[in-house]
Amino acid sequence: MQSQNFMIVDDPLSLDRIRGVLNRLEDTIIFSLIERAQFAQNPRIYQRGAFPELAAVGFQGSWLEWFLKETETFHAKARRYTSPDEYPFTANLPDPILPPLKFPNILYPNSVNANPSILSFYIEKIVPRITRGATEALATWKRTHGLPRDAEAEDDRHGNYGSAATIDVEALQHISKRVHYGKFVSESKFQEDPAAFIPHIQSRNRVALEALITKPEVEKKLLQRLKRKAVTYAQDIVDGDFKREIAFRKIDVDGVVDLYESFIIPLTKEVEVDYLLHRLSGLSEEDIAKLKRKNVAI
Ligand SMILES: C=C(O[C@@H]1C=C(C(=O)O)C=C[C@H]1O)C(=O)O
Repeated sequence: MQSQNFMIVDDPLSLDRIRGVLNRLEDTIIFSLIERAQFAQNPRIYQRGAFPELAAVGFQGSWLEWFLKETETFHAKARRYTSPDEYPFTANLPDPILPPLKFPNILYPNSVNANPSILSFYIEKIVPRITRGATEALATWKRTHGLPRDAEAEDDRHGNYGSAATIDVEALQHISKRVHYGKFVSESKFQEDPAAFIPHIQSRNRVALEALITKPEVEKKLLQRLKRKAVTYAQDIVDGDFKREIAFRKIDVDGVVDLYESFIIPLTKEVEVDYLLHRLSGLSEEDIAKLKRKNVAI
């Protein structure tokens, strides 16, 4: 259950190593969105009170919130959330039945958790975009190939409440891990040049902190790479060659790029800034002065 990213490595705060993890998470996120796009939006699973069966067992949340609670309750008992790169969506989870693993103290103690924003954006923006794209692409492909619109088959994509919610939980966990990796990025940048950050942390200047952590060239390269990945992963390999039926893409490629550009990157930066704003809490003026001189890692 524990993330392999935290096995002892030579330099856990190497920005290149951290960016390598973010790169790999792009693949994981794209494939989970391709899986989700195989089903209809099924808005009912996100509406609280839409399933009387849940109320009958005393649960007041939505179908998806129930899946999150049940899944994360089990994972918490297996000590998933003792790992510094795992953040639950459900509050008041049980304690682990195993003793926590000993992780290196890489992050400064903090309670930054962006999952409520991740959940609402995923439900309101991501799922409608990627499922609508797949439905329209399928209908267009059938029309251009003179095939009858098989509403029955398309409706089969509806009503798969368990399958859709299972994939939603996985997609949300991957997006949450990616966004909260911003804490490691921030700690790495802070330790590289504490004096640059400290005055803006002390004056609570979010704008200045965001300008310090933002790397436009990294973002630009990421979005270009992401588009190439989404185009490639969205095609079928037929008889040893990529099927280039553009209309039959398994995922809305522009939707994936837009998801990163409009949400995942901005929220990662928000986590980076929120983490930095907590970075000096509890430190004495003397400790902060030592940090500025960069002769200690506190
Ligand atoms: C994650 C980093 O920090 C910022 C956020 C990025 C992102 O979310 O992809 C990319 C570059 C930076 O603007 C980084 O520097 O790698």
